Amino acid sequence: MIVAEHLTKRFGQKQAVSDVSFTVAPGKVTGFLGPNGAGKSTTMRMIVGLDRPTSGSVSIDGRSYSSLRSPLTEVGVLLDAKAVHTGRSAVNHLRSMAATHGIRRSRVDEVIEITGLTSVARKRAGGFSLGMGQRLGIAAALLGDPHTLILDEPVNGLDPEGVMWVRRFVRHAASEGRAVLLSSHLMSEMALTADHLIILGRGRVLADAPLADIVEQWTTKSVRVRSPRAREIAEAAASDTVSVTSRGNGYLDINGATAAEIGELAAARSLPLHELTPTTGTLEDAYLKLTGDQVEYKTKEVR
Ligand SMILES: Nc1ncnc2c1ncn2[C@@H]1O[C@H](COP(=O)(O)OP(=O)(O)OP(=O)(O)O)[C@@H](O)[C@H]1O
Repeated sequence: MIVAEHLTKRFGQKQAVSDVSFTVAPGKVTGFLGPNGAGKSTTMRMIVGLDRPTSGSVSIDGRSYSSLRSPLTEVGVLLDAKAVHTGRSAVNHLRSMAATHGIRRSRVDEVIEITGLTSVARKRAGGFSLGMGQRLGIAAALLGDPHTLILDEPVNGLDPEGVMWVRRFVRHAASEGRAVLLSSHLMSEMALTADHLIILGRGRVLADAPLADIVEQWTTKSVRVRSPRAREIAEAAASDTVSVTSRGNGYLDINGATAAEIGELAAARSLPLHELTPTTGTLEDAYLKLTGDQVEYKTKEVR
């Protein structure tokens, strides 16, 4: 479990992280989101003692990272997949890490197999593609079979098979009771992977809630209706609080009424329904709404 309390980090005049508090609970995948420059990496670096907080504190299972006797066996970290000794083979890189912690050599072979690196294990890590480097970084994080995992953009550069593997792997790790903190800019992937989300914007916590609650709260629900008598349904449903948008071909999107209400309204008028589907927005919709005015590096709209 990771507990951050009032974490603050300034770099000169730049306030990178401001009074950030959160808990990363065991048994869950906690997604860490935010626009570029929001402070995610700085927060992760403070968790593992690579940056010292200007004020506030953070602990892993009740202790600061620097006081952990055997960090690899307590917390697995993937922060920068390129941070390997480029002249060493993957297996030697992992063996040298294992040796510092008295981790048995057979565990190195295990993590190489788990991460699918067997065929390149004896190749120089410096020649690895981004995706292979990510797999090696994940292998290193797993080496000590830690109870907490911190993975910064682990799917960056992975092919679809690798992305799916990371998803299954982190879900499995959480199901075994591990605490997993995962950052990614891929919203669709995060929606499939995370249970809980912490969203940062300009160094502050914008949201800290279950994923489903965030999507529910920050997107509009609507009901997709299809009927050969769509116009009559639209006229019957529209009111001060219910808006109806016609999509053509008998399709309507109705906001402000439930599927049950629309179904009953249609039944009462003997209007046939060929489709009645409640829809919610996506995590991407919710995220863009939540972070809309927190984006530091605004892009120009493409026309
Ligand atoms: N060593 C540093 N010196 C000065 N400013 C820094 C330093 N590290 C980070 N910053 C600044 O702090 C802010 C937060 O950066 P951070 O890398 O933590 O954001 P992030 O959320 O991880 O962004 P990204 O999604 O782009 O990786 C940014 O404005 C960044 O420029």
